[in-house]
Amino acid sequence: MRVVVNAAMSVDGKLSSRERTQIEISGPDDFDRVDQLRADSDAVMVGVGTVLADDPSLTIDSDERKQARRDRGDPENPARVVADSRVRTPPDATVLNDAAHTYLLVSQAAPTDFVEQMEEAGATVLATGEDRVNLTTALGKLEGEGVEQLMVEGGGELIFSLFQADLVDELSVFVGPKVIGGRDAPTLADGDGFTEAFPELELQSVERLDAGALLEWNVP
Ligand SMILES: NC(=O)C1=CN([C@@H]2O[C@H](COP(=O)(O)OP(=O)(O)OC[C@H]3O[C@@H](n4cnc5c(N)ncnc54)[C@H](OP(=O)(O)O)[C@@H]3O)[C@@H](O)[C@H]2O)C=CC1
Ligand SMILES: Nc1nc(O)c(N)c(N[C@@H]2O[C@H](COP(=O)(O)O)[C@@H](O)[C@H]2O)n1
Repeated sequence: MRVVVNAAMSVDGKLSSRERTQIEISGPDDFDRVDQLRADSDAVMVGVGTVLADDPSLTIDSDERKQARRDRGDPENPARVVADSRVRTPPDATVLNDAAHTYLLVSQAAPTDFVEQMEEAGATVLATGEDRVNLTTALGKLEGEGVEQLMVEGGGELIFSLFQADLVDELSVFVGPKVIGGRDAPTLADGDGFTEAFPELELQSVERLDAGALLEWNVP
C-alpha cells in the first residue's frame, strides 16, 4: 500500500487555530490539486478529531473526475476511513452518508453498541489494538480490502502516529500565507513528538501555488 499524506498549513505550521475550527488555508488551485489526489486514491483517511472538528465529506468535487473513476470501474468516490478507537464519530456525521463507503478503524475497547450503530449506518468496522487503533495492522486490513493508495488528510495527531509507525510514503504540504499562531493550535505532526530518531524526508519538489507554496517530500 502507498500512503500519501496531504495537509495545508499556515506559514507557522498550524493546521487550524486553537479553536480547532476549519480554516481555509488552501486557495482554489490547491483545492483542485487535492480533488485530483482524492480521485487518484482508493481511500481517504482522517482521524476522529478531524471528523468532530470539520464534519468533512472527503468526496470528489469535480464531475469529470467522478466520471473518470466510473469509466475505469471504480466507485465515483474513494472510500472514507476514520481512525476512531472508541467510536466518537457521531451517527449523523457526513462521512457516514451514502456518497461513499466508509471504514471505521476502532480498537478492542470500542463499545459494542456504538460499533453496531456504525454498522447499521453502513460502515465497515475494523478492530485492531487494545485501547488505540494499531495503525500497522489496520492499514494491512485495508490493503486486504483492496486499498492500494491511501490518502491521509490529517489531522496532526493521526499524521504523527503514521510517521511514528513508519507508514508514510509521501507528504504533500501546501504552505498558505496566513499566520495562525497559538501553542494549542494543531500542527502538521502533534502527538508526543519525537525526541530522537527524527524521520528525515527527501524534498522532491517546490512549486508556487495560489498565494503560497506546495512542497512535496518522499519518505525514504
Ligand atoms: N489544514 C489541514 O490540512 C487540516 C486541518 N485539520 C484540522 O486539524 C484539527 C484536528 O486534528 P487532530 O485534533 O489532531 O485530530 P485527528 O484528525 O488527527 O484525530 C486524532 C484522533 O484520532 C484518533 N486515533 C485513533 N487511532 C489513532 C492513532 N493510532 N494515532 C493517533 N490518533 C488516533 C484519536 O482519538 P481516539 O483515541 O479516540 O481514537 C485521536 O484523538 C482540526 O482543527 C482540523 O480542522 C485536519 C485535517 C487537515
Ligand atoms: N487541503 C486543505 N486545505 C485546507 O485549507 C483545509 N482546511 C483542508 N482541510 C481538510 O479538508 C477536509 C474537508 O474536506 P471536505 O471539503 O469536507 O471534503 C477537512 O476535514 C480537512 O481534512 N484541506
